[in-house]
Amino acid sequence: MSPRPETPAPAEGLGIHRLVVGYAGSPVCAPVSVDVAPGEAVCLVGANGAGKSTVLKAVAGLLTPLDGTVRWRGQALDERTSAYRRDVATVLDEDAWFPELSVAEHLELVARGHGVRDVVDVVDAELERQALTEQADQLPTALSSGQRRRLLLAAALVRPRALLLLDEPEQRLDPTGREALAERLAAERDAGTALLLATHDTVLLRRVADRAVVVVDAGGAEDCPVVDPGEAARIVTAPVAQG
Ligand SMILES: Nc1ncnc2c1ncn2[C@@H]1O[C@H](COP(=O)(O)OP(=O)(O)OP(=O)(O)O)[C@@H](O)[C@H]1O
Repeated sequence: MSPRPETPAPAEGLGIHRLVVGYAGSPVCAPVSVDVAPGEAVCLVGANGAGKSTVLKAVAGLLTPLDGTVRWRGQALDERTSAYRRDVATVLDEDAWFPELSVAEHLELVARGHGVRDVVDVVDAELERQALTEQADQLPTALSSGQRRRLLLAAALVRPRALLLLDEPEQRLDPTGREALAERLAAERDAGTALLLATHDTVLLRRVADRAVVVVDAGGAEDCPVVDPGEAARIVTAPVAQG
């Protein structure tokens, strides 16, 4: 099959074209092609180990792709690193804290570093939205795993952003926390942010996603399929075939 012609990436959003990701030169999944415009949310779904986090790392600029292109506002990843860092906020699988800084101080540091005005008000409002007000003066190491997860999300949301990359943001959240997360991300999308998130959560798929990429094996030349949110929800709830 001949390769698809490269379609122009949307000038205003994220354009992923035949992105191949992997380690030591070996792809972990089929190529990914999808666009995410401002005000759109695209989910990455697929089995454990399918390659969702690896795709997100490459889109975040933390891993060099094996092939394909990632464009943001029309520019390829390596051409616009500092502008991209300014625009993109991530919640990936990382959990690193300054041992002496409280929850609120972490958020203030992030907000100040990104030139936010009214830092204290912005941080207070975000702490309240994340139900972390009572933990404001605690050290992150004293938080529960779900609270730490909400702190990571808060750190992405107290700074300006045009693109949010999230790796299973529902992890370690209880049902109330997941509902609140879905509402928050839907509002974020409606405010014009482009969202790309890996998830196993049907609530996020149904409430937030415009489309989903099903991350599948690198077996064939075909791109990973792009499906509607209902189909993606069926895929994540389908029983895993036993070999
Ligand atoms: N740093 C690494 N070096 C080599 N292989 C890796 C590395 N990180 C992940 N892998 C492998 O790449 C494949 C894809 O992993 P990845 O974490 O992207 O999957 P995932 O779809 O996010 O899974 P999950 O749903 O469990 O989070 C797996 O086989 C994994 O073992």
